[in-house]
Amino acid sequence: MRLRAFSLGLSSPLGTARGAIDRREGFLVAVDPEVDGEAVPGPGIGEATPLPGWTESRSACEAALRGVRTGGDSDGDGGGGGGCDEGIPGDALSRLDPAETPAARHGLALALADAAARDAGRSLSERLARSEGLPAPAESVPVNATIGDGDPETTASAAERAVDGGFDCLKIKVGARDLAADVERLRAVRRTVGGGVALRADANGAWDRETAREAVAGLAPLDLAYLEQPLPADDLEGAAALRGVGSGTAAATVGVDPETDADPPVPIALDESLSARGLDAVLDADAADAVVLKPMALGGPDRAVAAASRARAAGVEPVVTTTVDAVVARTAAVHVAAAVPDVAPCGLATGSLLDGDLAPDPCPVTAGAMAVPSGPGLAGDAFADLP
Ligand SMILES: O=C(O)CCC(=O)c1ccccc1C(=O)O
Ligand SMILES: [Mg+2]
Repeated sequence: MRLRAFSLGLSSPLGTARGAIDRREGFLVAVDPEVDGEAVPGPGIGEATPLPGWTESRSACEAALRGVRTGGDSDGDGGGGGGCDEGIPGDALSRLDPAETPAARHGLALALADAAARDAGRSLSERLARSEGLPAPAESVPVNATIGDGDPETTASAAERAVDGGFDCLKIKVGARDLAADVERLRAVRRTVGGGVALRADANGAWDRETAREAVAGLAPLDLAYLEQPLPADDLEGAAALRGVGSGTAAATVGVDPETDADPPVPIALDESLSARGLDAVLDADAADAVVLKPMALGGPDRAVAAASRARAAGVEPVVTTTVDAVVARTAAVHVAAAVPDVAPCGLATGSLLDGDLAPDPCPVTAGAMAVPSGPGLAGDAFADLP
């Protein structure tokens, strides 16, 4: 297994309620596994791009990956000179705990799955769908545009640009300024794009319960597709209580006449709650209408597809997103989304946020959808020169 560190800047910082994301640092993982004693046409490529809040730290990620390579001794010298090593133990993947070091597990799981898919002559999405007992994967997946914090004019013009570029679903970061300002921003967006565009808002856990209720009251008239992570990650009970709250119900708590202002409830999506409490707790608490599945935060593409199936079975809509990853993990997330039958628009169009990348993007975005590479593996030879 080989590791290569990378660091990529965003062309402009993505403003969120938890601060701006301006750089993404991680590791490419390359494996040359043998299948039945024969080297497969490889290598398999993976990516581990940690993001604290969703995953382990960069240093914990690196230590975990190096620990696998040296057989569990993460304090070792990194094994093999020049970052090269003969191989990895057969149980390597099971040594990476998806809850403790999800990004490290994602990196290795993806590299192994890419190699295995190549060996079978299949695309990654075909392999993922088969192993989950799902039908043949889609050839393209619908995606949302991702719009950071900004003043109302900046937000509305970013929304207009996205719609001009073919997106019909926009996800807008909120919670970085006071609620009245956010409501004004989303009103400006709705005015600008009209009624035919789906709007999502992502508060990244910014609000307390009272503010979240006011937010639902203020946002319900704007017909949001969903409000993502309005409350802190741990607060599943609060999220469950917020579901089904229409502006009429919420208005009663904020002094508006519920009779004259009764819009349908704003659906609630949870993201950080999955990292904090796990998918099962989220489903058991009836806390979400939709769940945001980040393969990097769930510990790998395999685990993300399995999570999507569990969510669906519980009547909760899965949405697949990146953690603003480099091209390898982004492409893997596109394959994950393709394996989910009739997936809702996903947060995968994040390549344009970066000011450079590790390789050309094999998944062009056209008319609000991303093409799924036909394989073999992640994208044929697209990443052959990377490791
Ligand atoms: O969902 C999207 O549109 C893009 C992904 C995204 O918003 C994101 C990217 C990095 C870290 C956190 C988040 C998030 O969904 O909160
Ligand atoms: Mg989110």
